[in-house]
Amino acid sequence: MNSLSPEGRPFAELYDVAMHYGGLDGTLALENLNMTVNRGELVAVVGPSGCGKSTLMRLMSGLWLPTDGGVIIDGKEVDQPLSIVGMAFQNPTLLPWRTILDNVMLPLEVATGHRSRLRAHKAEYVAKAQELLELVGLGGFGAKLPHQLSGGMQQRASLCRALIHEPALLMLDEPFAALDIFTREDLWSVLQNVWMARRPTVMLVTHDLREAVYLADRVVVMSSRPGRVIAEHIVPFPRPRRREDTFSPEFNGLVHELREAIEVARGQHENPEGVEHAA
Ligand SMILES: Nc1ncnc2c1ncn2[C@@H]1O[C@H](COP(=O)(O)OP(=O)(O)OP(=O)(O)O)[C@@H](O)[C@H]1O
Repeated sequence: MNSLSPEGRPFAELYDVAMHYGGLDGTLALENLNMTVNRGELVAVVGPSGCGKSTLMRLMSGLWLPTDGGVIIDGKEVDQPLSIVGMAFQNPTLLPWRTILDNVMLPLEVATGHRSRLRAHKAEYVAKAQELLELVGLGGFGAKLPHQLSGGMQQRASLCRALIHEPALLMLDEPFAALDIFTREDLWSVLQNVWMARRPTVMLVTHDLREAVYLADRVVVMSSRPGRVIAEHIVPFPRPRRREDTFSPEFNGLVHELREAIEVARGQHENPEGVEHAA
């Protein structure tokens, strides 16, 4: 069950957000974007290419600040990069000269809050990294270098690196897009397991509507640029979801509905005010 923060507010709130790149005369990536995310919820964001999904992730991480409106995470207005965020992208970007274990530990060396604790309690943190590697099926691979692992295994390691500092918010920007369909589906299950075991709040950007429905509690559909939320679909299927579930008529019906919502998004100018809420 998702929960509101102790004050009864959602974990993340974006209100009337606008984002221009290159000054107010530059590219308007987002406009009038409003969205809330509950603590522990797994939200997928889908929409036409270039609609501002990655921009939304940057604003929620504090990497960029909106040019209008605001972003509140865990009760605080975001005005700088957040330390409570873990991130993974399409490319695993592991450092080639560091072992898998040392790559996973990297955020602890970078985050100021963790650096001194890491020095004092190294064995504890190594055990934590190994536990995460086990959780994603990479137990025993900690001493390998990235090039000794397949792309899917590297992406598993990158997921561990995103989780090592126990982020309250996990931002995943097309994390499985570069993988073949079998590996991708394996990693859906890995991510679902990690999320069920640790329950971070997750924002998942994806172009893969089956992935969105398999993983998310709720799928948010964005309009084409300037991006804003035009539809939200609750995913009602019980967990843990399994690969077989993706063949059910209900699953495919929802995938189809999302596809149609994106078609609407692509033609948003014909329907500028329409915000649809569907369960
Ligand atoms: N750093 C930047 N400087 C200028 N314009 C940018 C920058 N980053 C993104 N944009 C523009 O903002 C708009 C939204 O980009 P963004 O990458 O957020 O979209 P997206 O939905 O993630 O795209 P895709 O689905 O293709 O990955 C695009 O028109 C893009 O060209």
